[in-house]
This record gives sequence, structure tokens and C-alpha cells, in this order.
Amino acid sequence: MVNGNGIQLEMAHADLGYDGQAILKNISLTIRSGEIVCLLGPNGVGKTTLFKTILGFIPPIAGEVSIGSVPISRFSPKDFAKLVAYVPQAHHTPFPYKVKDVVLFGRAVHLGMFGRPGKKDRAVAAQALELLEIAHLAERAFTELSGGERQMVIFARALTQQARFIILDEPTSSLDYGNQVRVIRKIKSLCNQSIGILMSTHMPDHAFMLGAKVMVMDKGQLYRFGEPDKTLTPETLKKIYGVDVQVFDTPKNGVPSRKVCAPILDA
Ligand SMILES: Nc1ncnc2c1ncn2[C@@H]1O[C@H](COP(=O)(O)OP(=O)(O)OP(=O)(O)O)[C@@H](O)[C@H]1O
Repeated sequence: MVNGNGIQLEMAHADLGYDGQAILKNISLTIRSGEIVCLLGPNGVGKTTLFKTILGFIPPIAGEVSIGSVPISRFSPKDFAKLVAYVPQAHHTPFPYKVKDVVLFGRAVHLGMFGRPGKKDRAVAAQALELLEIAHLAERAFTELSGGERQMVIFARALTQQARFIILDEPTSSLDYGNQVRVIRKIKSLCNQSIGILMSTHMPDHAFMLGAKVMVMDKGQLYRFGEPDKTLTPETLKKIYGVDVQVFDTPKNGVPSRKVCAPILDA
């Protein structure tokens, strides 16, 4: 197992893709504990492919992924799950488990072979539901929830897993405005708990809100990597999305100013 607080998830000069055909080439990435990296790029550029590679679902065509300098192929599934939690965009199960049990599944990686979840495990699961303000869903059947409610529950399950890194695939895609803001706030607070976050998003504003590092992919490669203020410029947004966008600072009004994006609709 990997010990120590300051571990890194790393990918160096990797080519990623399927059946030997690279979708992304020469990708390097480092995520440190307590750091948030936002992954942006147009539809079909390879964001999910990058996730699948980091999660070990597909092998890199060249290069490798490591955590704490240990290649991920050397971890048992259980040890890997202690290090990395994944929140997919959509989650379906045919079984009508109660929400509280779905969230409790996150504890499975911490139990022995025949271990049953105990009081502490249930407390961790309940805490995750409280934290995301969805405790009222605890007794509901997961199969009866809306898409957005499911997304919140799966995020709660990932928190319950207490992994060192959390990978989130467009975590706000199905959420109402209030839940989007709550999830962004929660993600921001996770980095204060030394958790490293990699999230894909189609909203550049998320990177500004989170003060995250930004990884911009375009046409099969890493196009920009760095601080959002320097990376998400109108020029970069035009280049990758093909639309004109203004980027400006919000007025202070008693709260810290940050940059926001506003698309220009009638240019
Ligand atoms: N199993 C697969 N075999 C072959 N090609 C695939 C496979 N899965 C995805 N692709 C291709 O890889 C490319 C990248 O897909 P990917 O899903 O990683 O993009 P994405 O950036 O996540 O897109 P989106 O923003 O639309 O979700 C696409 O051209 C897609 O068709």
C-alpha cells in the first residue's frame, strides 16, 4: 500500500486509446493530494478515455499511470479502491436498494473478506448523506430516484469510500442550480481534506469557482495546462469550442471577485 499524505497520481507521456489506436497522445498529468484538476475539451476529445485509463479499465498504449510511484497495475482492486473513487455521470442498477445501502457500499473496500459493515461504517455513510444534504433520501429506493438525485447519491458513496483521489465525470450534469453550487462547494472543501480531485466539466466557470488547475484537451492532445486565469482565456475557449466568450471579473460586493465566462450570442 501507499502511505503518506503527499502522494501523487501521475501519468507521464502516455498515449491513450483503444485496440492500439491512440485517441490522445503524449499526455502528462500530475494530481497531488489536496489539488483539484478540471478537465475540459470538446465532445469526443477523450476525457472519458483518460478516466478509463486512470481507473485501469483500459491499458495505456504507451506510458503508464502510477500512484505514489507505484504503477496502478500492481494494486489489487481493493487497494486501488482505497486510493481512487469514481463518480460516473449516470448510474443504473436493476436492484431497488435503499439509498442508505447504496452509500454504505462505499465502505466495502474497508471491510474484511466476510466483514459486515459496523456502526462506524454506517456513521460514515450517514455523514456523507448529511454533508450533501440528501439525508432525506436515505430510505428511498435508488431505482425510484431522479437522475440528479442518483448523481448526488453516487457522490455520497464515493465520499464514503474515503479514497485519496476522487475522479468525477461531469459531476453537476444532471443537477439543479442549487445542487450544482452545493456540489462545487463540497468539491472545494474536499481538497482541504487532502483529497486530490480530477473532474471533467463542460463549464469553464467551474474551474474559476474551484480555483482548480485546468487541463484543456484538443485534437488528440493536451492543449493547455495551468492556472485557470491564464489558461481559460477567450482565445483558448474560441479555439476549443469555436464560440466567442467574454471572460471578466465579478464585482467585489463584499465577496472575493473571480472570473466568469459569458458567451457572446450575437457577434
Ligand atoms: N470502446 C471504444 N472503442 C473505440 N473507440 C472508442 C471507444 N469508446 C470511445 N471511443 C472513441 O474515443 C473518442 C473519445 O471518446 P470519449 O468518450 O473519451 O470522449 P469525451 O471527451 O469523454 O466525450 P464527451 O464530452 O462527449 O463525453 C471518441 O471518438 C469515441 O468514439
